[in-house]
Amino acid sequence: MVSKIPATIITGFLGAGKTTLIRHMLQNAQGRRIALIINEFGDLGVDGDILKGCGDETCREEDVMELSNGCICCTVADDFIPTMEKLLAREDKPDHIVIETSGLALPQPLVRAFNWPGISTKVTVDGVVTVVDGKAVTEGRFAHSVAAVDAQRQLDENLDHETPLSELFEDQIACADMIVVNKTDLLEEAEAQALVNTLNGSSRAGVQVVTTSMGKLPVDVLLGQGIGAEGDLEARHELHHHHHEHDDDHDDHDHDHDHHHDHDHDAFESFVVTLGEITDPKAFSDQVSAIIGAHDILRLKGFAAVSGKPMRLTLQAVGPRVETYFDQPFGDGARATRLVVIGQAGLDHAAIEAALRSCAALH
Ligand SMILES: Nc1nc2c(ncn2[C@@H]2O[C@H](COP(=O)(O)OP(=O)(O)OP(=O)(O)O)[C@@H](O)[C@H]2O)c(=O)[nH]1
Repeated sequence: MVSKIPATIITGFLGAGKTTLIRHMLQNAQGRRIALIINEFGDLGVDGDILKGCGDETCREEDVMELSNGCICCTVADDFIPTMEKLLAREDKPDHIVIETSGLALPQPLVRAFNWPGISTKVTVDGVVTVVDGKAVTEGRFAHSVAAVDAQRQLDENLDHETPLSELFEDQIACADMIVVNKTDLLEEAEAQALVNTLNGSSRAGVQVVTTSMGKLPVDVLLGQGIGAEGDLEARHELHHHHHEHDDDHDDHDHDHDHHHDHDHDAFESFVVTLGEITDPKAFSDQVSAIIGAHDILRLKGFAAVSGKPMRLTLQAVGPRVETYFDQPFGDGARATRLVVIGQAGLDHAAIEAALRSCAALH
């Protein structure tokens, strides 16, 4: 019997720290050959670029496959399955496959894909790891807390749906085999503990909740869970279903289709802004932070060209928190600043682009 290749699914909301965690994993892979499948929301392959750029022998460029035709959970058949088949057809098979979903993906449809003929005989879901931005959740920035939403719903019978953000969060938690509370460096110990308790209370029995910062978890903790999540799909919906007990619209549908159908990517949007060189990274990123606040941008990331610097500046913003670092020299392409802006639908493209443009012109 040929043993199945284990695949770990890394999910979690925009900017939670999935790429950071994967990067740490690759740098500490202890000889394991890991193939990556990366799916990103927005038309700029920042995560793939960061991971390919890590220069480690364990992450060779051909081991990083990017799915760019939309969110993985909605393009499973067209995009994910063919990519997986290609990967499985290789002579030189990986020891482990790691899949990073987009921050807006529901993990359930992806787990289900592992039951497809041709896939199910060769790969198994080793575990679903859900990365949580401890700071953002504690601040209630994107998700009202699950408890608060429930309380609200009990007060108001008409409130039959959650925000797209909190719904995603719940689904990602419901599907997890392990929950990683990340960014504890930005939390008080008591805050981290409170969040762990909440998550323990709202996840399935037996799900491990661990805390970390910069995704620095031992590889043996993350990989080799041996769960076989594709055989256990029903359990991964229960939690969400409970939360919808009062919601008549949801009751009669098949769970799986229900979720798939409900998942409305139109609730979010993204666009790319291309700018010239900037001169002052600090002033630029301070200004970007103000623009993010003014326009309710959820996530902004990309690469900036800085006058006189051969290296490209990686710019990463999650909510108002902007991080920059010089990463690697620009490739053959033109030196330009390219940023992807992600938010809930209704972003004012024109105003945001104008603001970023004048900010780049100034700094
Ligand atoms: N302070 C702090 N920052 C972190 C931590 N983990 C990640 N970050 C930062 O958070 C930002 C987003 O991290 P990523 O790893 O790109 O997050 P992601 O989940 O891959 O993001 P998307 O793919 O856009 O959904 C980056 O600026 C990281 O450096 C952490 O533990 N503490």
